[in-house]
Amino acid sequence: AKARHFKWEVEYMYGAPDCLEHVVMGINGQFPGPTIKARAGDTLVIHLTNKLHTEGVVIHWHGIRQLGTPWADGTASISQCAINPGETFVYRFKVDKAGTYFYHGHYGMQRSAGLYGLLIVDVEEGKKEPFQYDGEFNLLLSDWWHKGVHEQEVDLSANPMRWIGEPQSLLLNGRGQYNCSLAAHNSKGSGLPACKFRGNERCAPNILHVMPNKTYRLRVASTTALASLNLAIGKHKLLMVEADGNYLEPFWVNDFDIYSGETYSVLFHTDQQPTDNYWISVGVRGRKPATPQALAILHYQSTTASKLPTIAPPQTPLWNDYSHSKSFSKKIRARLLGSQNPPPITNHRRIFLLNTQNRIDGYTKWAINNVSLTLPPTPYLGSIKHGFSNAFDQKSPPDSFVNTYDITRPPSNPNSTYGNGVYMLKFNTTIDVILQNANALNANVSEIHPWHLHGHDFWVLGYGEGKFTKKDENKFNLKNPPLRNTVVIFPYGWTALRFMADNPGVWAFHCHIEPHLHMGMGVVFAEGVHLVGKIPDEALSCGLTGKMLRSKTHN
Ligand SMILES: O=C1O[C@H]([C@@H](O)CO)C(O)=C1O
Repeated sequence: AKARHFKWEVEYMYGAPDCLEHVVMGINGQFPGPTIKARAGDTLVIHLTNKLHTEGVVIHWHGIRQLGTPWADGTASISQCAINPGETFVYRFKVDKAGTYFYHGHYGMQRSAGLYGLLIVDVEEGKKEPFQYDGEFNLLLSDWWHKGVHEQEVDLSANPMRWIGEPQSLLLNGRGQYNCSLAAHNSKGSGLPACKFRGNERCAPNILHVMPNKTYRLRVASTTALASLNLAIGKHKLLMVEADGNYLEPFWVNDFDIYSGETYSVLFHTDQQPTDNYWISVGVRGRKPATPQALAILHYQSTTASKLPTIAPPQTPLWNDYSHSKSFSKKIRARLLGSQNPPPITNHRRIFLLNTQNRIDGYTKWAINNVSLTLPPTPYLGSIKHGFSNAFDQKSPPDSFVNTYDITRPPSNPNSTYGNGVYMLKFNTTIDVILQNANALNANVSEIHPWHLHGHDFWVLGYGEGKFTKKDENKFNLKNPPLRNTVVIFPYGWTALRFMADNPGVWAFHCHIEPHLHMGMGVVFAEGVHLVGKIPDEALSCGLTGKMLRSKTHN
């Protein structure tokens, strides 16, 4: 194991993610940010300098549990103070588990602005993956709007709320094509003219160069702001082997859904006609699409890369074909080897979280058990550790909602309240969460929400339709449920998960859809904060903890 050092500068710069020039957030002049490659057990040391001039910044290492380093989780107002313009914060943490991860901004809507990149952790030197492959590729999926994020943020916060709408483009490794179609020659009806690329453009398509009759690993991560996606490779079947840094009981699919915050590894064999090339296509699921598919080329090296595939790109399943999505989700099982164990068979506490769209004084919000999250000026980690009881609501948010609540209809009383209370979890206890979906403000609308937990992996015990009832427990998978850090709730359904509150710190748990989090769709968990070691002063430099640091009595 070794320490890997990085010096990063975050700045706004010009890019052309989908061929149209636009301001993007870059790291060291790159968009997306640099791909970090490490080995399990390594320590990453990232010196992050904020070159934004007028706003703070933080970076969250998505999927890394931050065992013993909760101040390095990179969540503004939760684990640290935002880094001020011109200042540098050092993220130092261990990547303890091999897998496919990514990193992204976690302040305001900076992820939507393009602050993201991949974090790939290989197995330790000398160790082997439980599957074999001859080469590997990475695809980082994102969605892109032509309206800047600051305007998007003001739109969402306005009264009445102005919804951001569907993305203009989908990006693969930061590249998409707006106003032209790569596959114009073989897909009828898109109506867009054919793209003309020489290959050196900033938005030129991704080409994956493969040899015939080999096995490749494709790592896929989704950092979309909104879109749920589906990926397929023309003519090639995909073997699902890893999700969110945990091994899966392998299973074959023709295509798979991936929600924001999730990662997967798939294997595929290059066993098709080697004189052709093939499309990799990514399209929108779960919301009525208004965005063309993103395409990349799988190039067999026995032919030329500039030869466009003769077979049309795989069609994304219909956006509202939820049975396709559910059948995929329910096939996901843990591969029980190494560190992956089945869950404890009982829980100490069960928290029900009702997801509703609400209103507060005319503003449109999302609320959890009728509380819409607003973050406090003093980050929780420091305020809890140092006992500032006036830093946030001391009353715990509710563990459940009224059992007469009708999830099939818009809320009968849509009025909600703001809150910033914390679920205090008893250290080393087993926590169940039942995420309960419901109808939004408009009749007959219930949307997908991918929930992401910081600081932990959780077991996904099951999914169901309608309102969760006690007897649904009988259907829980306690044998080999997958370990994940992100899981979806389907429209009008519930999802059950279980985790051990065994990582001292304060951890966000929230919908990974950027505008939904912005509108309050999240909660905060804390456990064992008294066991947290010395928090670096740089993480405490704002709010009440900042005042504490400036006072002489501090030691
Ligand atoms: O939060 C959201 O707001 C809109 C819609 O519900 C109101 O315009 C939408 O689709 C969301 O996901």
